[in-house]
Parts: sequence; C-alpha cells; structure tokens
Amino acid sequence: MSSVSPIQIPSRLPLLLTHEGVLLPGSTMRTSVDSARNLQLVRSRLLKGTSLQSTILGVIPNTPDPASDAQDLPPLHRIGTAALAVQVVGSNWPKPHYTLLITGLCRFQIVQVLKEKPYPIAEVEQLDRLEEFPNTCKMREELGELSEQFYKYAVQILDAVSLEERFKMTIPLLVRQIEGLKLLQKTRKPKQDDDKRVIAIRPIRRITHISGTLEDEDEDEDNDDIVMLEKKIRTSSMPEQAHKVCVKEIKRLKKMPQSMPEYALTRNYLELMVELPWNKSTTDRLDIRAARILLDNDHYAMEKLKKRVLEYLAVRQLKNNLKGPILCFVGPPGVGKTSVGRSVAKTLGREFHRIALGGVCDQSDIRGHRRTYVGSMPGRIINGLKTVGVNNPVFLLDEVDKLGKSLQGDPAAALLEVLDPEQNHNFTDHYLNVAFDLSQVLFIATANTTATIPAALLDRMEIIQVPGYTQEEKIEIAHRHLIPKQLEQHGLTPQQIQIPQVTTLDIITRYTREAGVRSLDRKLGAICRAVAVKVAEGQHKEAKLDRSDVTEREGCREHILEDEKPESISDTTDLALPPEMPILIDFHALKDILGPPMYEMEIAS
Ligand SMILES: Nc1ncnc2c1ncn2[C@@H]1O[C@H](COP(=O)(O)OP(=O)(O)OP(=O)(O)O)[C@@H](O)[C@H]1O
Repeated sequence: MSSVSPIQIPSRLPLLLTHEGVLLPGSTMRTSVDSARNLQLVRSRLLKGTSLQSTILGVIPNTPDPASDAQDLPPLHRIGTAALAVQVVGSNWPKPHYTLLITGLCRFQIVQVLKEKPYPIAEVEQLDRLEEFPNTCKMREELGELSEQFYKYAVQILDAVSLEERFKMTIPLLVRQIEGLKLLQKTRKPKQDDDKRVIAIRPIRRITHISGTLEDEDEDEDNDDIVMLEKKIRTSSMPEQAHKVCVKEIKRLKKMPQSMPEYALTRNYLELMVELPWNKSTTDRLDIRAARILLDNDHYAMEKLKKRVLEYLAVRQLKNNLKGPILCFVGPPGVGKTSVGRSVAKTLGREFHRIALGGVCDQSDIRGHRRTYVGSMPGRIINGLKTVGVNNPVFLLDEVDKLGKSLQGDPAAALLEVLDPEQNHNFTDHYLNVAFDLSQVLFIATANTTATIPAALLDRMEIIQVPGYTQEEKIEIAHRHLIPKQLEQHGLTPQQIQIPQVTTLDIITRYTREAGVRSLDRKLGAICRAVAVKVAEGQHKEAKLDRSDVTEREGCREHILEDEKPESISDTTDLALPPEMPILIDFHALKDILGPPMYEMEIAS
C-alpha cells in the first residue's frame, strides 16, 4: 500500500448520464453530449466554472431512455465513475452538441440525488482509493478495458468494487474473448491482403537467419521466390565476379521493402543474371561433308559464298577456339544472305538468333542502359543470349549498313567491341555491369552495301559479295525451293497445281525486276492463294454433287461439255464441276491472278 494519503473526490457531483459506453476508472473516452440535461451541465459547470473541482463529473452509465431526458429523471445506475473532463468541443451541426473527452478517476456510489433540474446533482460515496499517481489504479482497470466493447460486461466490471471480484469477473471474459479470436482465425480464409503482408514480413524474418554465406537456409521456404532466386544464384555457374555481385544484390533485396521501386529493379536484374547462359553451350557438329550437303540442299547457286563458308567451317574444325574473322555478306535484298546465316547455324548444330540493326541509332540498344535509368534494359546482345539460352549461338547482325547515329551515341562504336575477337571475351553490358564472354558467339553480319558501313567496323569484317541471280538461276531456285515451300505453306500438293518453267520465266521477266528472289517468292505466294480458293471451292462443289442424283449429274456434265472453252482459272468459278486437276498456271491464268504484266512494254521494245 502506498503511504501517500488518498485523494478524495468531492462529496457532491453533477451527474452526466451516458446512454452508450461505460467509462471505467483509468480509461479515457469520448462521449457526445446532446440531451438538454447534459448540455446544461456542460454549459454551467464546464464552460462557466473556473476551478479544477468544477471539471469533475459523475458519469452514470446505462441510462435507459434518452427521450425522457427532458422530463423526469430516469432510474439511475447505482454505481458510476468520477471523471475529469479533459476537453470540450462544441458544434452546431447537425444539431447543437458537445463532444467531451473524459478520464475515469474512481468509482462512486450514489447516496442520494439532491437535485434533479436543470441537471442532476447527487451526494456520492467514493468506492475506490484514488492515489496521487493513479498508476496502480490504471493497471487494475486494463483488464476491464479489454472487454469494454461488451457493454453489459463493462457495467458489471464497474459494479465490481473489490479487486478480487473484478478479477473473477474479467478473467472468464478474457478467456472467452481469446477463444473467440482463435475461432475467428481458423475460419477466416487467407485474403490477398494478408498474403501481401506475410510476404512483406518474410524478408525481415529471413534477415535474422542470414549468416555471411548463403549456405544455411530453410528448406521449408522453397516456394518463396527470393529463396528460389538465392538458390539459383548459388547453383548457377556464373563467373566469380558476377557471383559476388549477385550475392551482394540479393542481400540488399532482402532488406528492401517490396514497395520500393528499386525492389523490382534489383529482382529483375538478379533474374536476368541467373537466366544468362554463362557456361551453357551446345556442342558443335563440325562435319564439312554434311555441311556442304546441307548448304547445297538449302541454297541453289551462290557458289562463291558457299565455298567461303565451307572454308571458314573447315578452319574451325581444325582449329578449335578460332578467333577468326567476322563474315559479312554484302549483296542486294533477297539474295539469301539471312538464309545462309541460318544454314550455317544448322550445319554447326548451333542456336540461331537474328539481331536487326536497321534504324538502331542509340548505343544503349547494343550495350544496354545503366541500371540507374528508369525502365533500364540490357542491350540486344545480352537479350539475344538470354533468348537462345546458350553462350555459343550464331548471331546474325542483319543490315549493319543501316545503323544510325544520334546524340545517344554511336551504335557502330559499341559494335566494335562486340565484333573484335581480342576484346569481346570481356564484353560489359551497362545493365549487367559485369563482363560476359562473347568469344564463343559466331557473328555473321549482312549488308546491302559497304558504302555506309563505318570504316572501323568494316575493317573488322571479311566482306563476301553475294551477287544477284541470273534468270536461269532464279528459275531453278523457284522450282527447287520457292514453289515447294509455298505449296506447303498453302496446304497444296503438286497434284493440285502445275507451274511450268515457262510460266516462272514469265513471272521473272514480266512481273518482277530484282536481283534477288523475294518478289518472285511473293508472286508465287499469290498464285498459290488463288489456286487454294479454286481447290477449296471445287471440294465444296464435289461434296454437293455427291449428294445429288447420279443421272442428273451426268446430264449436267454433258450439258457443260457442250460449250466448254479453253480453261482459264477465272472461268472455273462458274462451273458446276470441280476444276480439272492439276490446275495449270499458264499465261492466261497468270494474267487473271497477277493482273496485266508490269514490264511487258519494256521487254517488247
Ligand atoms: N540461292 C537460294 N536458294 C534457295 N532459296 C533462296 C536462295 N536465295 C534466296 N532464297 C530465298 O529467298 C528468300 C529471301 O532471302 P533472304 O531473306 O535470306 O534474303 P536477304 O539477302 O537476307 O535479304 P535482305 O538483304 O533483304 O535481308 C528466302 O526465303 C530464301 O530462302
């Protein structure tokens, strides 16, 4: 027991009748005052009074009928709480009222009501001891505060004057409340928000068990992305320098809240680092005879180009790890430069990736952006490596002659490092900021002209000219490669369409004027589309005819045969019978499909 003499509350107290909420000693509550009786009390005691005593009120809970406030005094609860009004705030909206902030001091009991109007005043008897520093009192009431939400229990706690009685009352309440909470936890389904919170908490939890190394981590958290990432870093075969950077970054990531923009940046960076094929490569199939057969099968003519490619492959076969020249195929569009590049990859059994350089005018396209930039990305070389998933693909740098230049730097200068066999084992992309070994990558470049290739770049490459084709070569290419490819693409068979060589020559001389075969290929595509329509229509009609009477069909056929004209593809539309197979593409059909010849006049003259 404290030796400090207990403080006495006044023996007469104005009574504030509350309809909701129970103020317990030691607790603070905000209550709204809007009944006539209480308004009067506030005005004359709290607003006009100047002494400390005038701010002490008797708060009586559980007053039954607020409507009868204006008339007779309703039956009052016997026990109340003496309270100190700490704050009064008045407002006129929506109706005149005050909001009081009151702190409970101690219990009292009404001995007798002395006055009823304009507000009740009662003679009271103090029930609790009120110390000068009422900490103990506060502690005692904390238990009661927990169950304050249960109005009826709060009143019971208020009524329990002795401490023992109060504990007896509150402990079962607390037990019940804990059980209720447990039940709630069990039944509540985890919501998305909760997941987020759990994820937000997890990294913090992990910080506690990180030691200097990445060795000791929990198997239970396998599903966690960051742990997976950490594992991938540990098992990845990246060089030591890159590994060090990754370990440092993942440590930073764990300490970062997910909401930070840098979190996503660092995570993307680490994901790229583990995905990159630092040490993954395909085994080369260096068989010159097979390479020759494959090149011959895929491409007609181009003898000079094929010869040089075979030489190059042969040297590679004899001397592994060749720091050889970069081949650059230069020639007009559509002569098969890209397609030879693809065949080289096929003969070597390597992955193929084409990097279109036409119009690239920013060096960060090649080298990537520094990670400090918003929306930073790795360059095309690193992106290409990520796509193919091996470190020794064939990279076809298409259209090197169409590289641009801008204020953002010269992409050709960035390519110098990439293409220089002496330097490219240490290629540093700005985004990665660690060196990646490009020495295993086979670079082949293509261009339409050498005139616009920067001299320094040209110097690093061996130029192989790919001239245009003669008419005879084009006819051969069409019949060996282009027509079979188009038939396959359009779902046609050689039994359904026949394109004689003379028609191909017609297309070459009268409908195209090019060094390569791309336009010829497109015209053949148009012919196949038109034939596909006829074939599909014919099949439809055939199906219809099958269903009709056979005799009727024969009569019909006789009738048609009577006025049959020489067949042209456009005439077949009106026929009731499917077109004759194979559909022959003669000059008339060609005219119907492709329109009148474009270059006839020139040829005639
Ligand atoms: N000699 C050839 N034998 C077989 N097909 C060929 C030959 N030359 C070209 N082609 C075909 O012509 C098409 C166009 O070739 P490709 O795209 O390789 O041309 P390109 O020279 O790279 O053109 P560009 O310079 O416009 O990129 C391809 O479908 C290719 O298969």
